[in-house]
Amino acid sequence: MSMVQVGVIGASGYVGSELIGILMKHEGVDISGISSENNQGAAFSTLYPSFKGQYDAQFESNQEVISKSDVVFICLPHGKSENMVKQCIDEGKKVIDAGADFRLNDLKVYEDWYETAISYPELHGQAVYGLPEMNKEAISQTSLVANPGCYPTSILLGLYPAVSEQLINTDRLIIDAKSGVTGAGKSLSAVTHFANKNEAFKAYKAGTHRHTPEIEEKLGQMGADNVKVSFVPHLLPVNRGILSTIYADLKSGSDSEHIHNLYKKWYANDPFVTVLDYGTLPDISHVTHSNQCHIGLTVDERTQRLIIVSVIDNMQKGAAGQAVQNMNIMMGFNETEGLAMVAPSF
Ligand SMILES: NC(=O)C1=CN([C@@H]2O[C@H](COP(=O)(O)OP(=O)(O)OC[C@H]3O[C@@H](n4cnc5c(N)ncnc54)[C@H](OP(=O)(O)O)[C@@H]3O)[C@@H](O)[C@H]2O)C=CC1
Ligand SMILES: CC(=O)N[C@@H](CCC(=O)OP(=O)(O)O)C(=O)O
Repeated sequence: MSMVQVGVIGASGYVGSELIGILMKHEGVDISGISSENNQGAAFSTLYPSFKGQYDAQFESNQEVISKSDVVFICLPHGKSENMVKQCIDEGKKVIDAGADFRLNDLKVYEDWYETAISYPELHGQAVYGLPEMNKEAISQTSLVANPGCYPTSILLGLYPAVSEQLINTDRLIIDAKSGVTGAGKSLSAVTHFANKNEAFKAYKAGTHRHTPEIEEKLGQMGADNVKVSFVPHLLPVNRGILSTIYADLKSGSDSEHIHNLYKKWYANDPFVTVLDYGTLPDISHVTHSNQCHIGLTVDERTQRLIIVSVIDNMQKGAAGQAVQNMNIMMGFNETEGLAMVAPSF
């Protein structure tokens, strides 16, 4: 079989560089080109020295990369993808967008939360939300995938079985999530400055984070009605990993064994989701550098709440790993190709 030519737009950023590491191991693709705005002509391995001697290609322009590619990954800041996606689709390419521009079906909600006007509404109609465990069939048939946000990935996977089977009330969900600093991308800021982040831990954007409407819309598509979430993200002093704790009121009697069995069965055929033994709670370090999501469940009998704890690596299942998983489904590769990583034990 001939190799699929794959280009990465914005490969100089965190998600783009993580993608290169995965694509190098993928048996079915060649990396046709990588682009950057500010680093054209520089070698990838100058920016990311661990790749020296392994991947030394130079950054080119976006157009050069697009024209050499069958599949294009777009790893640009919010609001910059829409034009790029339009160009790629017009040129007959398949596209996976890591950013938020195409994630929401309700375009008015997108415009309000992101304070950005949409230029090509009809293009948004073609986009499939790239959570493979939810939308595999549609992903396999589209040319445009909107890769989910990192927090929503961990949260939606944690809630999918309970919401679809109507086990919980969804009108007052409480979600408390923590992320490592790579979630903020490579730009320097006071928040992620070492002296401010090391040995520090804080909440941010309580109730106002842009992932709130994404979580609510997709829970609605999973079968929840009247969804309202209070979502509070936190910034952890670690490089990578997300841990989301979800508190949901059970609709009727708590049969913890039934709930746990349902979760186990639900994800039995999904290679990247592991439901832990009942009452075992997950650890970020068990999924970092892998495309795995680990889910732990416990029923708080006193309060009649289901407590779900879900962990992922924000760079992998939260971004680049999930993007490759989506490409695999779109292109008919084995879903796990290039993604057989296990977190280092220590
Ligand atoms: N970090 C994470 O965990 C996650 C990120 N995402 C999303 O993925 C996208 C990328 O994120 P991330 O990698 O963290 O961000 P970074 O800020 O680390 O990287 C963005 C890159 O885009 C490049 N760029 C900007 N404008 C252009 C342009 N016009 N043409 C070509 N390249 C351009 C920059 O390259 P240069 O400076 O070299 O020009 C930069 O390296 C964002 O939309 C983000 O929200 C999604 C899930 C998780
Ligand atoms: C730690 C941190 O700053 N995280 C980012 C989320 C990164 C991500 O997945 O999201 P988008 O693609 O939607 O930007 C944030 O809170 O904005």
